[in-house]
Amino acid sequence: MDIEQKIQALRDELRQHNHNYYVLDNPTISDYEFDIKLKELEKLEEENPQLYDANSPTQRVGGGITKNFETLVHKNRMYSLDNSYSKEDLLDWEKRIQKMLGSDDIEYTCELKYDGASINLTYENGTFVKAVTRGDGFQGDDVTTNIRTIRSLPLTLQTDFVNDFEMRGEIILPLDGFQKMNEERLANGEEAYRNPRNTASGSLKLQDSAEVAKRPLDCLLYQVVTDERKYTTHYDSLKAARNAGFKIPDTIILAKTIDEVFEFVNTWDIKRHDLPYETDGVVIKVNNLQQQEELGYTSKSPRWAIAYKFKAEQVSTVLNEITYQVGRTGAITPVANLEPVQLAGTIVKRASLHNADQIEKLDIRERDTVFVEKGGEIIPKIIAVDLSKRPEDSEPTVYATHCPECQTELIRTEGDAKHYCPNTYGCAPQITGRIQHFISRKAMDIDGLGGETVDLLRKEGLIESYADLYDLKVEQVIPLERMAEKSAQNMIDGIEQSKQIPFEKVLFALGIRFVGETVAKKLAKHFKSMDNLMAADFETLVTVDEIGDRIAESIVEFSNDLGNIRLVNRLKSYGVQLEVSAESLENQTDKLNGNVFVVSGVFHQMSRNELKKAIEDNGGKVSSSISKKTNYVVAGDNMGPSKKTKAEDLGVTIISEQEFIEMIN
Ligand SMILES: NC(=O)c1ccc[n+]([C@@H]2O[C@H](COP(=O)([O-])OP(=O)(O)OC[C@H]3O[C@@H](n4cnc5c(N)ncnc54)[C@H](O)[C@@H]3O)[C@@H](O)[C@H]2O)c1
Ligand SMILES: [Zn+2]
Repeated sequence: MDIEQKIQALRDELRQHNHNYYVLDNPTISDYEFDIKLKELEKLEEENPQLYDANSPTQRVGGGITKNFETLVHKNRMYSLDNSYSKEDLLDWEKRIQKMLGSDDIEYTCELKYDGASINLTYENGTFVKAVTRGDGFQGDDVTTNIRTIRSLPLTLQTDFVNDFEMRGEIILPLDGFQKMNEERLANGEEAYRNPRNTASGSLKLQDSAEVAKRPLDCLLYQVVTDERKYTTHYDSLKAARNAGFKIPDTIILAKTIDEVFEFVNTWDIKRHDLPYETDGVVIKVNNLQQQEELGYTSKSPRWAIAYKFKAEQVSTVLNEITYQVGRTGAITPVANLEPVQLAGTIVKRASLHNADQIEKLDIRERDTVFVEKGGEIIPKIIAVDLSKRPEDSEPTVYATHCPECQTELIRTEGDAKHYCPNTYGCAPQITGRIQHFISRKAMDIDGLGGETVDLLRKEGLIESYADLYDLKVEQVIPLERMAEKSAQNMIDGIEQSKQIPFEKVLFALGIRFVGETVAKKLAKHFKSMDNLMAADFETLVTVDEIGDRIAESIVEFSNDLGNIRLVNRLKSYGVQLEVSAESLENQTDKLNGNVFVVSGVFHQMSRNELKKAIEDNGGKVSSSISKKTNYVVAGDNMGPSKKTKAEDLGVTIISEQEFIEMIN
């Protein structure tokens, strides 16, 4: 991978994590790991300024907007915060701002960093008007109705404050409320929520505000934004806001020196465990609003503030047993079953052990006392073993040799960290997992059929593969547990409708190892049909753009398997889309073949995504940063000035949206 590809790959990966975190409220890596990757990208971009991209995750607030709410544009942009993990970082920050202000007469405020979801509240004439999530910083979701259910939020102000202003704050879920919600869920046989932050953020996006009202959400405020010059310091404006009825934690202090800031950090690093809600750090701000204005903002965060993040929490507990989980591809994941322990506000019972190497590297054994860490992550990690507490008769862990579900001997191929159960068509979790993947939203998107029902159908012997779904009859389904005529009919209808799902999604749904959503799209576009794809040999496959050895090998293996050939033929006979439809072929041309496009700015006749799709449909390639390889920049309104200069410097042709449309028509 060259440096450009590396940067691109990191950007793509981080974008996906942002989406998981902010839009789906379902992160798949820990915050710590996320921050390390972000720092890595920052460093690479700094070393390679020619690859600058205003859309990089380093330059943008990570949040997103959902389709479920009206999108509203923020009157004043909402920023993120610069992060620091050490006192040196704070000293550097102090030096930087002293230099910029040309003064060392700076006073700071120290606040706790409340861990929830950011919100912007608009007040006009002292009355609450609307509440919008941070979104991408420019625009967010209008969640006013949901926010109105939070009782501590003043809807009208008692005392004289400012007339028109925005109040910024964090929607949080206090720990005891979170625990209660989880007790109820467990009692109802539902899965527990993972952590307060994601639950708070997810609650805001519920469609039914009566449901939101049942949740013990709270709102802690930390900034007044107004054009009225009534207060000269951040501290005074917050104090006045508190008098006006806003919930502003009284943990905030004024610090005259950075040493006083350190003291605050040290105190709260310990005392935070006594708070009724979660905090993940301290936010230090320049107190004087005039100085704040002088310092201004970077593309992502204010220069006048910085967050100091507390170190991840650690506890020690006993590892009772190592068990093994089987995924849909047959991959085995070892799991540590722990003596339940309280960690960062939740009770932890399990930790992931990743793979055999990890167990060996840390020499993790059953009955060991282990250190478990959780930095806002979902599944905590074992980071070390407390050897002083190892039982005398302890024996090194012998990794599983056979599948815990079907007792088949496990295999491990050279260079792969994971063990696999090769019993693809006879191992229950693999069969269920494959079908669950097949019906999932991004694949065949089958309404009326859920993961648990798939498991039930398999156990009842009604399905063994995804092709079997298409043979199901309403009469077979009705007798099942918790099924009624209506739900059975919905399910069969949903399966019928999935026959309209376009080929690229079907290809993804098949669950070929290493063929994710993007790869499936590429392959569908290139080969146009499943027959062509399955007829392609390794050499042909690797000539396709971005298809490497590993993917090619996996496809060849899939295509040569008799069972798969039968499955695909059955799907074809049911009418599932196994080729690109004539309609979408019609919109595809080679007009832009070999040309690389960069799209920048805001467009009028088509959305950015439509534009990108049009480029790809006509044989062009879309790249996110301008380089020597770029042929055209399609410029909309507000194209970034640095992009423009760069395009001009490199002699890249800049065209308008209209010119682009003419190009393809
Ligand atoms: N695990 C993942 O996949 C994943 C993905 C994306 C982001 N993240 C995590 O999210 C964080 C980045 O998110 P971010 O951009 O929202 O930044 P951030 O949460 O680190 O800091 C900015 C936010 O802090 C909040 N805040 C709380 N108390 C505050 C106070 N007293 N004053 C001012 N602001 C206060 C504000 O809402 C503000 O928007 C990182 O910790 C990152 O690790 C994780
Ligand atoms: Zn198995």
